[in-house]
Amino acid sequence: MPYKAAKKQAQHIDDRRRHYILAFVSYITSAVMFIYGIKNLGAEQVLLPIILFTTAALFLLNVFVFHVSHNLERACIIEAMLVGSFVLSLVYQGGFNNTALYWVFPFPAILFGLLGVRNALLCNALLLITLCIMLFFPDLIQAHYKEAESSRFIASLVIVIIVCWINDHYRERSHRAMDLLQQSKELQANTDSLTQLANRRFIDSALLLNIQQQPAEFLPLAFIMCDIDHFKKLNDRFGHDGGDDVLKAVAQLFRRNLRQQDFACRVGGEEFLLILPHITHQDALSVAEKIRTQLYQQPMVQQDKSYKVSASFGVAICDNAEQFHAGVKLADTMLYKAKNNGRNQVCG
Ligand SMILES: Nc1nc2c(ncn2[C@@H]2O[C@H](COP(=O)(O)OP(=O)(O)OP(=O)(O)O)[C@@H](O)[C@H]2O)c(=O)[nH]1
Repeated sequence: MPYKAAKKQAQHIDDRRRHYILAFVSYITSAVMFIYGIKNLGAEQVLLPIILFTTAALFLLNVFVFHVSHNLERACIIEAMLVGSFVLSLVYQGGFNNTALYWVFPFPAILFGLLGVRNALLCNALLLITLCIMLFFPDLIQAHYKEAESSRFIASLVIVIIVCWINDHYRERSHRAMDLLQQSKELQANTDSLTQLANRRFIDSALLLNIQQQPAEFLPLAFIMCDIDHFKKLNDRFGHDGGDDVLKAVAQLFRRNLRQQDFACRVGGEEFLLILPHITHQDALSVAEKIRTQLYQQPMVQQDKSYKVSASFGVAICDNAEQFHAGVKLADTMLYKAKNNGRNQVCG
């Protein structure tokens, strides 16, 4: 699978994970809150059912807005703020039979699930500081917690936050490592190992797809098909390794003469295809002529012997993505014309 498609799929799976956490926290928690709210109706604690019903209604409203707008990022931030305010108001009030502190423990994991490592760590730190202030300055809150209970609660909450942080930090790192691996595999699959130029697979998959998706970025483009002349004789004279050196030198010559937006690909043994976006036919012919002259004038040295290498070139222009293959074929036809006319020349 091409890298971009794999990355998109991985992002889609990660969004699904956050979507499920959002739905779980909204639906299940609001159902639990409604049940506890009804149970506490009429009890002397007036504040508790108000907190429970209000938070449950806001959870449901948030998830409803998400289903309409599909804005996952915004829904997760609002959800985290709702969970945070709920937890703090519950700790302030004390909850049913003073059990509010138990409801704080799922909070760090929910935050990491909704916000990602950095933001979740920041929010958890803020929560911890606020809870410390509330618990160690009991005059500020309505509920009464035992001192030993408060200190053990803070200690165990710190442990939960650290474990969640380690877990999510390494999960994100392993995802990044897999992403890099996929990227380098894609690069390898699209690169010719001898010359380090792009290969035919790159043209057929990545480049053509990009041209079809964003034609204005590329068109009109020129194809320059290039084939080294009498390469078989070079191989026979200097051996396969000598021939390889010539291929590498030619690749280097392309790199020196092409612009950053141009593509040089090795499409066969001693055959290359140069793809030049946003260029006129006349300019493409000039580029081919410049490379041809430089190659012929640059002496190659092999086994202390200096010799000349020449190549033939065929040029064609492509105005729309549908003409891509026809354009490559025309450049190939022009190349054979150059070969038939005596080699070491440009036709187009
Ligand atoms: N050294 C080397 N040679 C290769 C490689 N791939 C293909 N070849 C050789 O390239 C030669 C191509 O020969 P031909 O197709 O007859 O072309 P040519 O000798 O260049 O003749 P014209 O193209 O007509 O000028 C063959 O001998 C192949 O073995 C490679 O990676 N390295």
